[in-house]
Amino acid sequence: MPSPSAPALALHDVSKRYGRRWALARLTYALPAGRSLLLTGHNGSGKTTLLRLVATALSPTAGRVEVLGRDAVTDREGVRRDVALLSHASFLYEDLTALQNLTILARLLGIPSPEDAAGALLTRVGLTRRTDSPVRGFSAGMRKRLAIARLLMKTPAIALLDEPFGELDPQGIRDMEGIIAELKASGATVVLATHLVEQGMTLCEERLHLQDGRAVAA
Ligand SMILES: Nc1ncnc2c1ncn2[C@@H]1O[C@H](COP(=O)(O)OP(=O)(O)OP(=O)(O)O)[C@@H](O)[C@H]1O
Repeated sequence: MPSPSAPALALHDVSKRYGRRWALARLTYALPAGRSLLLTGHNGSGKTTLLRLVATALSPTAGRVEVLGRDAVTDREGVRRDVALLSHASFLYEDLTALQNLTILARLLGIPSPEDAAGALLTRVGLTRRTDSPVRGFSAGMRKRLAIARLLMKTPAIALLDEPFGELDPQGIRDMEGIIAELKASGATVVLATHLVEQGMTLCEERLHLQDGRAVAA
């Protein structure tokens, strides 16, 4: 069971190695419940690796990752119910329309009136005009908008956002800021990895800066 008093996220001496390269090295950190985290660092500093560990897409080489008090390795299914990852890979059905992609997800999640829920979310992310277009023809920014709609459909307790502003136009960036603020207002914890530090600082109360897989002062 998730523990109400547990930190949203706790990293206990976490390391991750790919082959001979250490992407994360002995990282210890706790994100208090109710706070959101800005994750910064240069290219290759380990941000995506950390988000994927929390999302249970990867397992640590050493150490322990806990999400709301649950171990991300031994209670993978439990953690997966609580987290959703917005990542570079968007997991979309290319031949289906935006509406069909979201409707399928709504059905899988057991959401009532799946097509209505999908339509409402497409409006929220500014994709109304492309509702019935196959995803195959979508631009990178449109894919990003559809990917955030997928995440919102899941209403996760913890939203892991890997470069959510990437590929978005200025209006898209403002829309994404609004969506992140709404996610937080609805009680979700946000972990935001971005190079847009200014935007991130206005949205998050905590900051973790990585350098070569280690936490350092920003
Ligand atoms: N699948 C993989 N196989 C081998 N090495 C990897 C793999 N994924 C990441 N790495 C390495 O791990 C280190 C951390 O990468 P990671 O993608 O976590 O960094 P990042 O901070 O998210 O970078 P960016 O800002 O460019 O997205 C890098 O040295 C990278 O080359």
